[in-house]
Amino acid sequence: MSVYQVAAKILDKLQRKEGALKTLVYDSKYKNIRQLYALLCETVRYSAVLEEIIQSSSFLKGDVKMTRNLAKVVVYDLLFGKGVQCGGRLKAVVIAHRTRLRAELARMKVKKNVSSNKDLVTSLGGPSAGSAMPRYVRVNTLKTSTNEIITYFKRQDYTYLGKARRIEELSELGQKKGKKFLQDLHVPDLLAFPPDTDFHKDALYLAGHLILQDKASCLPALLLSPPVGSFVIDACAAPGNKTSHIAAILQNKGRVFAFDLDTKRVSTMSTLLLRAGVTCQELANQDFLTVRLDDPKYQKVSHILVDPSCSGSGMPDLMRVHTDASSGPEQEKRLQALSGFQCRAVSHALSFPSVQRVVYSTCSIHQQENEDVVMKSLEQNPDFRLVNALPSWPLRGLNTFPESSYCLRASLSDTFTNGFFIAVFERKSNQNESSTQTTVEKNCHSAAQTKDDLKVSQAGDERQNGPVVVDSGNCIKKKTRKRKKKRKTELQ
Ligand SMILES: C[S@@+](CC[C@H](N)C(=O)[O-])C[C@H]1O[C@@H](n2cnc3c(N)ncnc32)[C@H](O)[C@@H]1O
Repeated sequence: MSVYQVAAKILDKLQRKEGALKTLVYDSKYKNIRQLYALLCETVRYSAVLEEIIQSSSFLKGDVKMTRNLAKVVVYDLLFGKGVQCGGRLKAVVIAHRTRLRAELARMKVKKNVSSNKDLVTSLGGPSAGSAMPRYVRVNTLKTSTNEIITYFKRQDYTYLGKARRIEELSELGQKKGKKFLQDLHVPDLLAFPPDTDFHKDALYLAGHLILQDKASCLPALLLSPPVGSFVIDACAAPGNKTSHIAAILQNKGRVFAFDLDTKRVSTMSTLLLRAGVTCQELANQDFLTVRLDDPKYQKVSHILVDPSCSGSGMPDLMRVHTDASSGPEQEKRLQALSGFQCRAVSHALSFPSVQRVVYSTCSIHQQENEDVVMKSLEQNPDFRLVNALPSWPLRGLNTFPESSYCLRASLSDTFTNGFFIAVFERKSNQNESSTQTTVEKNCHSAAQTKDDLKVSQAGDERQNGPVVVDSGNCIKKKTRKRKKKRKTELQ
């Protein structure tokens, strides 16, 4: 099968919401997943432009027999990519229509008064340079330090712009020419690079020193903030990005019990955690809802992360492909089913005997999976209250119940991240609350005062030396086979 046929099938599945783009790419078993992934990302980015060109050129009318998604990927490569990369009938058909398709593209640019392809995407509501998401890189503090990594990139001719002071600086990275990067203002060990920066072949990424993780997805572990040495459950853990973040916060001391229902994903998680140098984990291919509350193993668990399966509607690939498919009774039924499971998972987490703090997160934009789940969980678990999660964060939960603003939301346009939602629950009778805060603050200070930090501040970058920020007790800075495994890890 050609790359176009495989890509078209993946777009079909994406529209039917059968999985996230990356997962579908891995599962395709296509020999060159990198090429396939790049083609799909770009086709999705140009989706609106391609739709309009295919429509106005009447490409799919007459004798051309192919699905709309096959047309999209092949027309993408003809007009914006490397040229059609296959032979046979598919190529012959596209070449026969080449002149008309190119003419439609030129006409569209005149109509929209733009000269570049990039501006054309923006004019049709695609991601603009201003709102493009930076490439976020989390420094794996189990293997290195942020300052070692800053030095590493400076040696590779990147210009270090210091620590961002305003959230908008992150999106402005895409507008600046050259190799530049910033330290994030909310997540201590997170760096932000221009959107198209590719680290998949970087030696430190391959060695597990760098984790390619969206900023919003770094917040749950940070807001959970388990003290070093504590016992933690990651309820729906695979592929394990948040598990490795939790292990880094624990400094590999204590225990992380990581559960996941999906066998393949547990095996990927095992590989990734090994690469990240995590040693405090105990993985289980098990339904979290069946984990016994009276099992002696979990009696000391004080912190739980619940990051369950969700609609994934906050992920840009899904947002751009699902223009029509995201409403109607089918969608509502699916959201209710997800929401039911999410409520059960949160309530189960809140029932562990020693649990003090539970963080609930989704990459969904739907109220049913977010605020509604939190409201029901609070009603069903009166011993818990919400913590005001990162009060300085600009985007809050929808105003649907009294403390909904204690939840946080994230989006591409407001926070320059994927769409995300987080709520932090805390036990009301938490006698240890102040000691938890102390531990968190202590962690922050020690993180801010490593030898490397001192070296960097002495180097004179004053933007590096912001104050220690403690938000409601949550420190937000200073605070099968080899080949298969390789394929899995390549796109993480
Ligand atoms: C959003 S993903 C988790 C991502 C992960 N936390 C990370 O950061 O890498 C949701 C995961 O929940 C798992 N899952 C779904 N139902 C589950 C259940 N009942 N028990 C445990 N895991 C479950 C899915 O297999 C999937 O891997």
